[in-house]
Amino acid sequence: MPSLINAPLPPVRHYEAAPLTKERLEYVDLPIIDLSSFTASADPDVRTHLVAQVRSAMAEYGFFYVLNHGLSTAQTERMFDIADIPFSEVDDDEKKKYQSKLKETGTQQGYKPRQYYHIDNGIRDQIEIYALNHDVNKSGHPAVLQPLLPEIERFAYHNHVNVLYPILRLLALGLDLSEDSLVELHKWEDISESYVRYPRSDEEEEKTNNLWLKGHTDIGSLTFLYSQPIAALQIRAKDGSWKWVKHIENAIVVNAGDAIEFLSGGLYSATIHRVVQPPADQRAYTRLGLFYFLKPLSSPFLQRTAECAEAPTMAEWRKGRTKSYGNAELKASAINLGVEEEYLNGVLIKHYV
Ligand SMILES: O=C(O)CCC(=O)C(=O)O
Ligand SMILES: [Fe+2]
Repeated sequence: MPSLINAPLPPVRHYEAAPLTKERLEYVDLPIIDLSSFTASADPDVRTHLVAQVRSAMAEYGFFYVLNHGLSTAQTERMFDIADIPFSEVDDDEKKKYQSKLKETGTQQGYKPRQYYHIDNGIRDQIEIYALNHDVNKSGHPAVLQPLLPEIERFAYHNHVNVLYPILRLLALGLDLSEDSLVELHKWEDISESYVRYPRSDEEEEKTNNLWLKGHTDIGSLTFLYSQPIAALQIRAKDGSWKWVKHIENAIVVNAGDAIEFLSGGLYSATIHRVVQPPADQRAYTRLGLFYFLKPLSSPFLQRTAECAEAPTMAEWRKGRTKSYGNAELKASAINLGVEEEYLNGVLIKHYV
């Protein structure tokens, strides 16, 4: 697969990122992993240190930053420019044509329209998503994206092989497994990336207590959120308080999901995170996300045993969660205030408001 810099790139309109907030927010102090120092020939002490750093980041937060991931700031900025195109340069008719069939198929490809998820008090979301499978030919795309598909595919491949694989090796070593055991569960298969944005009205903000996306864990193993300047993402600390995730230029925020929790027998726990209204000085800007979601597919991921006969495979879990997300009937938890619950394949899923 050629590198991102080789080919002459088609011109794209620049997406202007928002300035940083001047408000003092309570940020979480997440560990920063320098991925370039994890090479096969690296000093064994450096490798051991990185393994320990990632293991403690996963145990404590399930969130960490990755720096030196192989894309320059300019290359990452261009991917944000491309991410903006499905929203700002495609009209509503064409968007409808490529609407995703979340409920029918449990897969994400195409546009998730706004108002598809229920948030709170009868208010639905304002999140628009455009999701692609890494095999960009698996579904159709708006005309304006066609010339950019090879570049999008190279970006996905880079994320998969140059960013995901070293992280999975670090995670496997941290579990005392062989170095490639988690890589083998993440073949270059049914992986998607998505582009997201979140605009909303004042009345809706009030009715949902400024909550844009309820506290949740992600479905897959890891999610890469390319850091962007609009503060809105928060993680739930062990004491139940919510802390803001700070923007770091050209960093990837790595987030642990359900699948890595299951695969690691709970040693790496899925992180509860949510999205809220940004601080006042950033509200006039459109928040654009550039995400890469990883889902292990190649093997049954929860073993069916006598004790847990209904344990789902990864594919069943992913499809079930995607279908029900934002639309399942949730019951208030009998024990925990602010927690809503649903069961899927016999597994309790919690949502945090
Ligand atoms: O918008 C963000 O920063 C995070 C979104 C998110 O948590 C998700 O799409 O699962
Ligand atoms: Fe998430």
